[in-house]
Amino acid sequence: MSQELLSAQSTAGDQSAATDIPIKTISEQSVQTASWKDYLELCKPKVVLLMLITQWVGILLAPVSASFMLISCSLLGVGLSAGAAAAFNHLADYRIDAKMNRTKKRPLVKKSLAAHQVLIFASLLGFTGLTLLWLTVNPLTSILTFFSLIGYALVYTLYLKRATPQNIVIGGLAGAAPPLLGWSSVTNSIDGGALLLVLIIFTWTPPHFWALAIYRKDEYAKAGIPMLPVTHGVPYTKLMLLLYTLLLVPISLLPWLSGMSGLLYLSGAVPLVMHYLYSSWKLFKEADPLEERKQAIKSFRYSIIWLFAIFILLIGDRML
Ligand code: HEM
Ligand SMILES: CC(C)=CCC/C(C)=C/CC/C(C)=C/COP(=O)(O)OP(=O)(O)O
Repeated sequence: MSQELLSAQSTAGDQSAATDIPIKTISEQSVQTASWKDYLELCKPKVVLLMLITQWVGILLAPVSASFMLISCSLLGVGLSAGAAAAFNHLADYRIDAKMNRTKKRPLVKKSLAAHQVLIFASLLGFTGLTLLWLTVNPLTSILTFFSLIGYALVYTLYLKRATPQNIVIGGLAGAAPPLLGWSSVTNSIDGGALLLVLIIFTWTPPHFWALAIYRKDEYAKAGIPMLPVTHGVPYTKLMLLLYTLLLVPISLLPWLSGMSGLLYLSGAVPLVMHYLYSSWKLFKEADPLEERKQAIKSFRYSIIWLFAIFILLIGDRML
């Protein structure tokens, strides 16, 4: 039986001491009792919840009104499929996850679940979600959701993440898809309004993720993942992050410019995006390494608040 010994060193910001984690091949693992919390963790629930909010906006802003039943089936179908994609990501990445402090307590790494359990769970979830969409929503939405699932679980996780520092720019399309999936659930078509909402999330993804990648640069380097700060350095990453945030200024105003949303949206979106720009500028200008890490994690946290607030504004604007 071959055993691979990986050294999980603590990084600058972590309290934990360096530990040696013996990693057995996944078939050799003795699995401890699994709880429902482990299965829930596989689905990346907080990420999927925010995606469902963006999907709901797609449903609300589509030019046709939808029944409660259709909305429920659409949200459930996409939610199950996104959860399945996240569980496949846990399965494909468990070796990488074992090397990083942020992810080393995940169910497959701490052996509370075995690979075959995750595979069965993810397959069941994905099959149920896609079938539900096909039968109760429409085949177009089911097919688009299938591509998003494959885009994240296979194209991003198995290929892009390990191959190029542009991984999250291209892979970001899968995560940006939910507003389109919501819109197509109602209209059975792919329209400009839906693509505009997708564009907001697509442009937001690089500053969202690169802020975290700057904060966790050493861990990504140790795990051998070619994230932008690892391959091109922190100053270049900060510049790219700033440029994408700058791009987000006109793009986040498009819902108002195109007449899709009104003054309520505009009055909230302007200060939100200007603050985001200020946060990225502050990170760009920061030269002290310790302060830079602090500003990077602040910027990452703000990115999540930003996207949530922008989509809540879109909902509020439509409902008033
Ligand atoms: C390729 C695209 C994306 C990448 C690479 C990415 C990366 C990440 C990573 C690595 C984390 C974990 C941070 C941690 O554990 O401390 C995270 C957290 C988060 N992401 Fe993203 N993300 C992407 C797209 C999205 C999208 C599209 C959404 C929502 C619409 C989203 C929402 C969130 C939320 C809510 C969290 C916080 C989760 C928590 O606190 O448990 N992300 N993201
Ligand atoms: C059907 C559909 C809408 C699919 C979308 C699926 C989905 C859950 C996308 C999330 C994007 C995300 C959190 C990427 C981070 O992966 P990572 O492997 O870089 O992060 P990690 O290290 O935290 O696992």
